[in-house]
Amino acid sequence: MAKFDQTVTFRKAEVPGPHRAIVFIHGGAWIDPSNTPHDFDQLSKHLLDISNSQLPFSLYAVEYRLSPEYQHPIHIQDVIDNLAQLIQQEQIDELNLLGHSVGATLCWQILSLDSSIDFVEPSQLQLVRSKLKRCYLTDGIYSLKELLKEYPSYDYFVSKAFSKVDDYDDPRGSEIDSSLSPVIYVIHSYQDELLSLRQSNYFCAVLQELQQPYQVYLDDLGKHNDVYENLKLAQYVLYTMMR
Ligand SMILES: N[C@@H](CC(=O)c1ccccc1NC=O)C(=O)O
Repeated sequence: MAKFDQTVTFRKAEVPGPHRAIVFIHGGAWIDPSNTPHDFDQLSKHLLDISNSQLPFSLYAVEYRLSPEYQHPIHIQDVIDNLAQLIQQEQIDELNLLGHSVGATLCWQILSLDSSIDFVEPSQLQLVRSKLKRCYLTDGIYSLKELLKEYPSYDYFVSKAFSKVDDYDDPRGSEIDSSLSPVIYVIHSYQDELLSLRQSNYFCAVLQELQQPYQVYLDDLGKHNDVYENLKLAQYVLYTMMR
């Protein structure tokens, strides 16, 4: 069971027209049970407050099984399975993802997985990609190789999540599925004490090599685990969702 029953609905938009939604994907290095879909309780409150509860899109968060009990590809299988079920159940027409830390890693996997890969259901991946418009990637991990060069000690969690680092498709040498034209927002806090700008800068360099359109938002958004609660992030998301 890919934990669909742990999908959280923060807000169901009651507006005419297409059903727009943001789905949050939490971080926690694939291992931390204290990170759950409820990491986004505060961000959801901010979004509702700054829109005077007139938010014209729904807010959800999906869960996924964690390491060390489970390893890659379970995390991404669960995310794709839960997103596909959510799209069908809620009749979502426009999907926007916001991933924090390894939640951003999971978003990258959705964008870049080879559709013929044998560990995801092709129809589910196609459904998710067909609705995908924006990806907000906040204080993300994108390259495991680069991560372990910069922070060798982080192998304590990478080794629990992946039986070998090469099982993960580094952005350099990968590409975004040709069926996609997502708007990618690379976001990072200058105060992030767990991840320097190196991961985000690496990812931006790869997006440039791919000639992929993207936008960057760097700011003091607090420490690593404060970013996904920050009012300025909510303001940025609302502004960019309304363009
Ligand atoms: N809270 C995690 C650590 C963690 O989440 C983390 C540490 C360093 C860099 C990124 C991290 N999280 C990414 O999802 C732990 O329990 O070890």
